[in-house]
Parts: sequence; C-alpha cells; structure tokens
Amino acid sequence: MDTKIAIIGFGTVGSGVAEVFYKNRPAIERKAGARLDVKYIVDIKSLEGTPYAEKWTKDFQQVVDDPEVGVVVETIGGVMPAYDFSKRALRAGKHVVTSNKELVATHGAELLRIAEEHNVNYLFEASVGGGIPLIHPLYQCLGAGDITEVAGILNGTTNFIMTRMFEDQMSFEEALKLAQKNGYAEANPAADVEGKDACRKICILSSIVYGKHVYPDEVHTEGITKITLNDVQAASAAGYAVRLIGRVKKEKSGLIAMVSPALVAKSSQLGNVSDVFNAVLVRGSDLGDVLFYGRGAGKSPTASAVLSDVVDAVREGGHIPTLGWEDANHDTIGDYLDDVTGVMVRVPARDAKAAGELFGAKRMVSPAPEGEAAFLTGMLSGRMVQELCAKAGKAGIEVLSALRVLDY
Ligand SMILES: NC(=O)C1=CN([C@@H]2O[C@H](COP(=O)(O)OP(=O)(O)OC[C@H]3O[C@@H](n4cnc5c(N)ncnc54)[C@H](OP(=O)(O)O)[C@@H]3O)[C@@H](O)[C@H]2O)C=CC1
Ligand SMILES: N[C@@H](CC=O)C(=O)O
Repeated sequence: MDTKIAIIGFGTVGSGVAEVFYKNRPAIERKAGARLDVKYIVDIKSLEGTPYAEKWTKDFQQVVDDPEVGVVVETIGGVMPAYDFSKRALRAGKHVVTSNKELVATHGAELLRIAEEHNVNYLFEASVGGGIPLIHPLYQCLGAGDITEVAGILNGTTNFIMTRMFEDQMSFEEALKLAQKNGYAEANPAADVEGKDACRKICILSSIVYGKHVYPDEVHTEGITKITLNDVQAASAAGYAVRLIGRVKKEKSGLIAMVSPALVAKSSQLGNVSDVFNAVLVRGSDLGDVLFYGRGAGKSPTASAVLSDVVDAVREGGHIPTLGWEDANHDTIGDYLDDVTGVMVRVPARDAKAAGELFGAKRMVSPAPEGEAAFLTGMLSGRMVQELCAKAGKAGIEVLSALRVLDY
C-alpha cells in the first residue's frame, strides 16, 4: 500500500519532518507497514534551492483534492489558518498529525470529534514535550490508573534561558537569541517567556488525563520575566532550583491547574532538569510517580515525535479510539488561589523580623542575597499569600518576591 504525506508549514519542525523522514525512511515504512512518500510541502515562501523544490505548492486545496494524500502534517503553528486547514483535511478523510499545541489546546475537542466522524486520526504527540513519548503513554499505558497530579517543566526555551542566565551568567536577551537560533522558541517568544506555551501544554495533558477539555483561559499563568538572580540565589541557598512548572492536580473540590515559576528541591527529579530538556511527572494513587524526560524542543526531536504519529496513523488507519476528551464549558478548573503550597519570601534585611512574624517563617535562608532576608513558610493557600502581601504593604514591609515551593 502507498500513502502520500503532505507537510504544511516548512519551518523548524516541518523541515525536520522531511529530513528525518528521508533519513529514516526504510525503518519508518517498515513500522507503518506501508510505502510512504512526501508528495507536497505547502508553505507561503518558495522552497526553490532546497532538495524539496518540486514538492512545493502554495495551494492547500491541491492537498485536499488529492486522493493519494493520506496524512497531512500540520506544522504551521498558531490557530489560523491551521484550524481551517486541519478541518478541511479531516473532512476530506485524511489523518492529521500536528505539533501545534496552541491549536490542540484551543480546538482539540472539536478536531478530535471531526476526526472520529470521518474515521481518521487527529494526532499530536509532538505538541507536548517535543521528542518525549508522552501523549500515547498517558492515554494508553497509564489509562487505567487514578492520576492525581501531573506536573512538569513543559517549555524548553524558558528552561534553556534560565539555565544559561543563572548557571552561565548570560543575559536574558543573549539566552533568548540562542534559544531562537537553536529553533526552540515560538514564532513569538513572548508565548514562551510569559508561560502561555506551557499553559497550552498543561491544558492538553489535563484534557487527556481527566477527559474534559481544559482551555487556556481557565489556567492561571505566570511566566519567568519577574524571576531575578536574587530569587535564584536565595532558592539555591535553601536547597532549591527555580523552574517554570505547569501542573494540574485533583483536589476534593475539583481540578486545580496553573503555570508559574516555583522552587523544586535541587535533589528532586524536576530540580535536575536543565537546558532544553523537559520532564513531566505523573503521580497516581496506584501508580506512584512516573517521570518522562527528554528534549522538549528543537527540530529533530520534535520531527521524530511527529513521524511516530504518522506511523501510527497509517498503521492504525483511523482506529485509535481511546484518544479523545469531551468538550467543556471553560469551567473545568477551580480557583488557583485555593492551591496550598509552601512559599519562599524575600524581603529587605530591615524587614526580616516583621515579615517573618507576619508570614510565619519556618526556616530562614542562609546566606540570603546581600542586604536581604529570605525565609520558607509553612503551607499557605494562594489566597492567604495575597492577603499577607497586602497586610505587609500596609505595614510598610516590602515583599521582594513570594515564590511557591513544590514537593516534586
Ligand atoms: N520549534 C520547536 O521546537 C517546536 C515547535 N512546536 C510547534 O510546532 C509548530 C511549528 O513550529 P516551528 O516549526 O518552530 O515554527 P516556524 O515558524 O519555524 O514554522 C512555521 C512555518 O509555517 C509557515 N507558514 C506560515 N503561514 C503559513 C500558511 N498559511 N501556509 C503554509 N505555511 C505557512 C511559516 O512561513 P513563514 O516563516 O514565512 O511565516 C514557516 O515556514 C508550532 O505550533 C510550534 O508551537 C512544537 C514542538 C517543538
Ligand atoms: N517553544 C517551545 C517549543 C516546543 O514545544 C518550547 O520551547 O518548549
């Protein structure tokens, strides 16, 4: 059997898909049980001068109208026109494979439903964790367990930037430029540094694990832009690393999800994750902790995840029935202020005593950054931290930062 592939969007990931496909073609065909080839590459810019020039077209309708095309790989990114292209491909009876987490997080439930109606697959292994096999294990292998919590370092760019800034003293701008040069960053890197990309990824993981669509507007999201060297130094003196963590957990009152920078013990599984690497911890009441680890961004790792979906789509031919979730009304996630964690508070040295009493300091950090004091509190809800910060303000105590401390 012959199946033709069309790649839509020939940027970092799309070009990686073509390169890895031709490099590993015999193994990919053997696993898919079919002869495969890339017939079209759709991009707004010409591919003249590349080895793929004769496959290039600007006209997506050509792909839709060609019965030979069995799989459409969507690597444009963003919602439009990727949303429109994906629907047209699915309705034309073609499998769609994507790395586009913004689209999956925004319209995943609908696209999965359209795929099911047309007996094809909508697959997105590359949308979370780059090259880490994560989506498939979550819905297939871990499907039976009662998963209480998923937490992870979900953005390669920010982890890379923080590693370079705080371990190699690189400036934020230089580190970001290097992440872009390496092909890690989003087309608009604000999505990385402001936490939106990690938010989209935790939405996808939550939807898979808990079976209801979690939308990005439900998830409280903070990025890394306010993290300072003094935060990192104080955390380190206390035995912690600062990481951007996306997490969702099941509480008695419902699900709580958020993205924020947080302290994790240096000796912990997440505390050790550096550079572009991602790690996702899945915690289950029967399962205990399972960790997924690998390169979270970049051309070849992401392309390899995309191609694993191409193989599945061709081999399974529309029969991957368990991947999916119900649509929901933007009301799946509870109030993030109910989340209870430890907190590390930094204040000017002059405010150490008053702040320590107010927040109920449990352990002073030593050495604190010069001219400052820092301490760890007991367990506090987000709401209590807000109230205490407001009280501190009224009492003339300057809270320099209050960062969550997590037990992963
Ligand atoms: N880079 C990474 O490490 C990873 C990326 N992803 C996701 O994969 C997707 C693609 O990312 P990436 O490859 O980095 O992005 P790029 O910006 O490098 O690639 C997107 C490509 O699509 C082209 N394009 C834009 N609009 C259209 C259109 N209407 N029709 C056809 N082509 C179009 C762009 O052209 P032009 O440049 O001219 O605009 C560009 O060549 C995104 O959703 C991203 O979030 C997922 C995992 C990892
Ligand atoms: N910009 C993203 C790319 C992969 O999803 C990241 O840095 O993680």
